[in-house]
Amino acid sequence: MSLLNLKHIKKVFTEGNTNQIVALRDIDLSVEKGEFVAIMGESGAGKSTLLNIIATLDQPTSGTITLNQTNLSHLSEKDSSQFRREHLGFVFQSFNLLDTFNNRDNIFLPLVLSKAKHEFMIERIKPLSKALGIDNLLDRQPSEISGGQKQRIAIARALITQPDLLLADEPTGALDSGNSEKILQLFNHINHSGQTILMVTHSAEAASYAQRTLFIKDGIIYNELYRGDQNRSHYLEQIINSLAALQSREVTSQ
Ligand SMILES: Nc1ncnc2c1ncn2[C@@H]1O[C@H](COP(=O)(O)OP(=O)(O)OP(=O)(O)O)[C@@H](O)[C@H]1O
Repeated sequence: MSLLNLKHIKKVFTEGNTNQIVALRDIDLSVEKGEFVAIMGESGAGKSTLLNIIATLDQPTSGTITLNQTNLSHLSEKDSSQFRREHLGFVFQSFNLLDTFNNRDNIFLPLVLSKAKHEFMIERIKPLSKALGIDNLLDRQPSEISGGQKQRIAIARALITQPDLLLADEPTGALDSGNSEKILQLFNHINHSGQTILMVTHSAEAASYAQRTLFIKDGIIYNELYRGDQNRSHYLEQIINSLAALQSREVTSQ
């Protein structure tokens, strides 16, 4: 049984009284436990809408979505926020750290919201801060560290609850290439220790770190590529070719 299952997911937004925008037409997607999956597609393709539905921040118009066999399609607001806290971790392009807290307290935040004991939080942060190389940053404020370091703190905050699924939305979008590479290597490392990751990205380079890349276009999964045994540069080449094919098809179909 897959960890995440989406069946015939459709999402229609209504603007004003009549104007309907079909953001997702018919998405079928399964993610196995331990997979690292990237989602690519042009602006407006439906990536954020899909991520929001998986994150239980939005509900599909029709179709079903299950995570660990819990049906997420119709959770109440209260149940979905508890579900998010207990089962999902989030990493964003803009880090979303609270400047009034130091980095340690930022990382503790999801556990504080779940009313965890302080000793439990200390036990959880120890191996995590070692693995992420952030031991020396914990007492500082987010405003006192670099972008790459902020993203490490945000990753620690996402992982401290040991989520079933890590959702990353353009995690390297605000970083230079050196820091992007470090964060993606970290994702690889986290994935190798068993963490399932779903990452939305515009960057072919970032997607080449994943085991599988899905290409969304006009609200459907248009293509998917598996890395298999290929080295990363071959896989990157394939991703770039797929993106080019996607764009040229658009030109020829206009
Ligand atoms: N709340 C909303 N109300 C109306 N239309 C929306 C809403 N959210 C998204 N859309 C529309 O749904 C479609 C898909 O948008 P979405 O944000 O999912 O695309 P995206 O692939 O994430 O784009 P980007 O890469 O630019 O972030 C677009 O046509 C967008 O205008």
